[in-house]
Order: sequence, then structure tokens, then C-alpha cells
Amino acid sequence: MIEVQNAAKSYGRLHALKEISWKVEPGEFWGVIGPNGSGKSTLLSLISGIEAPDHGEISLSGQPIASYNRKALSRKLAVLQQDGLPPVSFTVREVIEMGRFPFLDWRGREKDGHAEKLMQSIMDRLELGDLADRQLSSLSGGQRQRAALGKVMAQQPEVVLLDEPTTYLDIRYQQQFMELVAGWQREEGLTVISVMHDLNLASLYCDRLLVLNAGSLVAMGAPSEILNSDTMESVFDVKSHIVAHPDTGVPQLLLQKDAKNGWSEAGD
Ligand SMILES: Nc1ncnc2c1ncn2[C@@H]1O[C@H](COP(=O)(O)OP(=O)(O)OP(=O)(O)O)[C@@H](O)[C@H]1O
Repeated sequence: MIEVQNAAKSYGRLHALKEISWKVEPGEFWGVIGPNGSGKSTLLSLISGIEAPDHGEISLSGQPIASYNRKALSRKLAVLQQDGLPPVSFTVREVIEMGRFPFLDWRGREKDGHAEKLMQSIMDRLELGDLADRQLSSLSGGQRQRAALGKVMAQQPEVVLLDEPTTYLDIRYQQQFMELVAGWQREEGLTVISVMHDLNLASLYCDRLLVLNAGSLVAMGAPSEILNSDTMESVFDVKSHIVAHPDTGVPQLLLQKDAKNGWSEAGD
């Protein structure tokens, strides 16, 4: 589905990404993890075609990303940022309809006769019915992010790129958001690549994790292969305990308090 071959990107003298090679198969759910500034968003911007690599190749369904025109790319791939929609005066319904842009003909008319049904099913699924006529500027961050997901769903892409999509959400909305994406992915066989800062969420929802550190790809594999105390220390510089999730067995991270900061159990 997506192939990244020796892709590198620098900003001035800073090597944001150094020779990354990576293959994503259709229907996989990948989490991209790594410390601040490790190149996660840069990798996503190369895959989405927003930026071009300095060298190397990125292809989607066997064709270079750069060879797609905007509409053709939008039918294949959608991007959702951490703050997916600004608080503007468009209503939720209008914004979700904007997701249909790649499917409009030259007169701005919908080519797909089932679009109305699709809109309704998205509204129902995301429980946006009551918010449909509200302006984005009157919604909470969590509600706006649900509307942003609706817009991306209306786009009916094959690949979704999510850049820290749950950053501003409270714990309930984080879970709800990831469940909605996971349900959509299972039903449609969607390919998902999500930059994640919350490693426990990443472990719960992603099939595979790609780890970046200082612009280099340092590990990839199932969460059970990746999330261990050694990686946490070498990549993230934190001391942790890894425990198995009682329901699913996937690794979950517990931070250790840092004794270097002068704290000790005995309080001395
Ligand atoms: N447009 C740009 N111009 C200059 N430097 C940039 C630009 N975009 C990113 N960088 C730099 O490239 C490096 C990687 O940035 P990137 O945003 O990809 O990291 P990240 O892993 O997504 O970080 P975070 O977790 O903090 O969001 C950083 O040092 C960043 O400052």
C-alpha cells in the first residue's frame, strides 16, 4: 500500500529524517512513536505528499506520491491533525460535506448517488446528529475532533494518517476516538498510520509500531516486541515497568519515579 524507500529530509543542517525504509500493507494499523523532535510529523508529511523527500521514494499503491494530482490523492488518502479543525463558523454538517470534495464533478455536484446516505451514517456513527447545525466555534475540542473525523470518513479514503489525534482529548474522548477509528478500520479494511504520544493507547490499538529516534528508524514490530524497559530507557530516557494488560495481554507502561530527582521511598 505504502512504500518508503531510503527517504530522507533535512531542514537546513538539521537531518529531520535519515534514510527511512518502511513498508505498510493494506489494512494494517501502525503507530509511529518516538520522542519530541524525532521526525514523526516529518515522516507523515512526506507520506501525505505535503512535503517532498530530499532523496528517496515514497509510493502509494505502486505509484510515486508526487504523481497523484490533489483530487486523486484525496480519494486515496486523508490526514487528520491533532487539532483537526479550527473553531470557525462553518457548521458540523458543512464541514463533513467538505470531505466529499474529491468526489465532486466540475460543476461541484456529487458523483456518488449514495452520498446522502453516507452522510447520515457518519452522523449516526459519530453521534453528531444533535451537533449537525452547530458552528465549530461553539463546540468543545473533543466535539470538534469528532467532526474532523467525520470529514475524513466522508472522504472514504483507503489510508488515514493521524498526527497525534488524541492530544487535546480527555481520557474518555481519547478512548472513544480510538474505538471509532479502530471500528472503521476493521469494517473498511482501512490502512491507518497514527503518530502517538500515549504509548499505552498505541499498544492497545496499533498492530505494529515504528520507533523513530533523532530522525532514525530504530525499531519496528508488534507492541509486544517493541514496548520493553530497554527501549523505554534507550529511546525515551525513562525508567519504566512493563505489565501485561489484564484483558488482552498487550504491554502497558508504568513509569518509575525518578530517584535522581532527590525523591526516595524513605523520604530521607
Ligand atoms: N518546517 C520546518 N523547518 C525547520 N525545521 C523543522 C521543520 N519541520 C520540522 N522541523 C524540525 O525537524 C525535527 C523533527 O520534527 P518533527 O515535527 O517531525 O518531530 P516530531 O517527532 O513530530 O516531534 P513532536 O513529537 O514534538 O511533535 C525537529 O527538530 C523540528 O524542529
